[in-house]
Amino acid sequence: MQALSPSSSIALKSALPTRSPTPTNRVPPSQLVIQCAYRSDSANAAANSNFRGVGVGSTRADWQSACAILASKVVSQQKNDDATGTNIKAVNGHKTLDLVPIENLPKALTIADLSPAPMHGSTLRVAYQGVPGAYSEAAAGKAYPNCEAIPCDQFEVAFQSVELWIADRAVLPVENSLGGSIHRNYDLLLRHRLHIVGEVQLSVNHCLLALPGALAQCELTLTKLGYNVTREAVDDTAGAAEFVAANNLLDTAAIASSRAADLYGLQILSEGIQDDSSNMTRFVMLARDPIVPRTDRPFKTSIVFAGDGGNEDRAGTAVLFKVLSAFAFRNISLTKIESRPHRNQPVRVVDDVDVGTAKHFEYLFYIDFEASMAEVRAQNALAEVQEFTSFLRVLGSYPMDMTPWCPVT
Ligand SMILES: O=C(O)C(=O)C[C@]1(C(=O)O)C=C[C@@H](O)C=C1
Repeated sequence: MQALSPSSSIALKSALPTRSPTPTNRVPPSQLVIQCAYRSDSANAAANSNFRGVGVGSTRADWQSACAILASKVVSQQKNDDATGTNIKAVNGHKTLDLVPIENLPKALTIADLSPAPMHGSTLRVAYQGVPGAYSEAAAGKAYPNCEAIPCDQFEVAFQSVELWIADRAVLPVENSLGGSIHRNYDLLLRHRLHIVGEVQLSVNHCLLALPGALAQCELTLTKLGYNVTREAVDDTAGAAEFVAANNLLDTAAIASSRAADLYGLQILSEGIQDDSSNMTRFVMLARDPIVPRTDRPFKTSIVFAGDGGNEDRAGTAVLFKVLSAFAFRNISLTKIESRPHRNQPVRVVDDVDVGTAKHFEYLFYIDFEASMAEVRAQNALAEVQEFTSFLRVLGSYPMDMTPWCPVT
């Protein structure tokens, strides 16, 4: 995550918490450090009450070591599993998940294949980045109301936990109405082989949180907050709140959810502090297997493609124009287009007889369009897109989030 991206938390001392903030980084007494964790809204709070989070109440140190365990176990468990074909164990040191290997036998599709049940029991385990109280945890609860939410210290770990059967799904923020795309997750979608099986949109209502009593000590500074705070970006909002509480930082506030205030014993100094009351984050749900696309409800499909730097017909803006027209001619609406630098093929050298050579950046393009892969028009559009591109991957075809929009009041 990057500073000021929707995935960052802010420290207002003007500084918000960093991923591993150091208590020694205290600000001068004249400044207020606000370790910020964001938001609270009743809809999300309600969603949260329906599912079980993991690790609430543990200290940040415990949580960090638990996440470290998760990250390292991912590797060792993979080795064990390769050797025995059974039993991946333990997330956060105190949960065990017995996994049953998938049989490689063909089977008839049933309605259940549209949303496969977990193989290990009835509770769906959903990985998210952050700690309890994070918006991603709320998104997991909205997407899967009775799930068990599993905190992960990095997005990468959330991906791996699904790949290694520690979790059944991952829920990842991909874009925010104010901050734009969360590029890290677009890159990870490409590097991993998980499938998008759904999307969920969440109102994000940030709160300014501090320890009880901090308000009385910082009133003047708070009044001038807009000009007098140091901002510090962190990896997740709830982690910032937890850090303020765990380190008893009276000169620090956090931007986070109201749920984070409850979980970590902080006071809400101010609610709804996001720049726009309709602040909204879109999350995608990932699974090991794709769902079967349907036509009886609105579907969205996400793809990523690259032009071909070595081929004039498949390069540069021409390819983008042709791809867009493949959708436009079929009346397929695009809801999103994003370009990312092409890591494997970063530049294209172009010869110009008069000017010499020039280097152009090469890009990967991510597109979301409003159609199901079960529709012939979508299949035809992609067949055409394939002709113009050197690389094309369908990231997922999944039901659109059609829940009515309830802006925070
Ligand atoms: O920090 C959190 O609470 C998160 O869930 C992460 C995240 C993000 O990365 O975009 C999710 C939603 C909000 O927009 C802010 C932060």
